[in-house]
Amino acid sequence: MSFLARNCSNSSMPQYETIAVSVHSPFVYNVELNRPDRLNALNKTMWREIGEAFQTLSDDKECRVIVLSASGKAFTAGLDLTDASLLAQSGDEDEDIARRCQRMYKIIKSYQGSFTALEKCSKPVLCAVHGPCVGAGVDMASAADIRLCSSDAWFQIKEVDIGLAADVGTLQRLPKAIGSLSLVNELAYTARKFLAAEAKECGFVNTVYPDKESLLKAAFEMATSIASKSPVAVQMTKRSIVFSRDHTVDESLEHIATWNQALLQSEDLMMSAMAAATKSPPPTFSKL
Ligand SMILES: CC/C=C\C=C\CC(=O)SCCNC(=O)CCNC(=O)[C@H](O)C(C)(C)COP(=O)(O)OP(=O)(O)OC[C@H]1O[C@@H](n2cnc3c(N)ncnc32)[C@H](O)[C@@H]1OP(=O)(O)O
Repeated sequence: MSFLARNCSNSSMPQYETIAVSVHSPFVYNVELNRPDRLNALNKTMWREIGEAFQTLSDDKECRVIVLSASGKAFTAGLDLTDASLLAQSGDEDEDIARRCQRMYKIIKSYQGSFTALEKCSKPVLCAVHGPCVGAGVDMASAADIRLCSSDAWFQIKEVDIGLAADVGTLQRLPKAIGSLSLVNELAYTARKFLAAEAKECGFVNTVYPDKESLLKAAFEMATSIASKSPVAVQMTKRSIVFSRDHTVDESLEHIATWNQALLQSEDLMMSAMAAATKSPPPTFSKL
């Protein structure tokens, strides 16, 4: 890694086979897809480990923000097609269709859960995409809170090319992320690639950086800024943004009022108000 990262091998963080989780700096974590020789294609192990990692970090008081990036030349080539063919063959042809369907349903729900774990994670997730981001990669990026990319990034809702309807989040989240259902429809029906510039133009990514190095530098700078804020405030902000996306304005105002009747009494607000009143530097916030 080109940045000042410390691996978690000595911490209580679980060790993973297909992803690498490391601490970049205090409160800033990095989850890196780590099957570079397979272009970070998602096999069964990676699906499981992504879900587990984000669930674990959601409850980790040392973590306030997560940068999701990838090793090697691609962000991800999507579903591991060798695993997918295994999946299709794994059923006994003589087995009853209801039982085969139930097994497949459980796999789909479990894969959905792996990406929903990014959204359910109480900490903001910044997704830093370089190179190809194909199929399941778009589903995964769509579940992140903030997307950045390098100029060599490209995206593809590839599923129709392999006989699938995208089923792990793109069709549900992308329309809300970019605001044009017409464009989502075009991209999903044609499976055409869209490049970094178009991803920026349609609002899928915030900023395009010249290369992977500058992308990661910017992503960790943004993450460091977020980590310096009150974790009470940041985590409630994420909760409210995600809730508001899927509810009416009235419901969402009620939701934040209910939460903030407690959170407005937190020490973070008192300390911040005191610092502002006395023109002191921003306070250091306790772990949450
Ligand atoms: C329940 C279902 C849930 C989710 C469903 C998701 C659906 C999807 O994700 S659809 C998308 C599936 N992915 C693809 O169709 C992409 C296939 N790959 C490519 O098109 C290309 O690899 C590339 C991304 C355009 C990059 O091309 P290139 O730079 O020329 O690299 P390659 O030489 O092709 O690949 C290097 C190496 O990686 C292997 N590999 C690439 N993609 C996959 C993959 N998806 N699954 C497994 N392995 C993959 C490729 O075979 C090469 O291996 P070698 O052993 O070196 O030959």
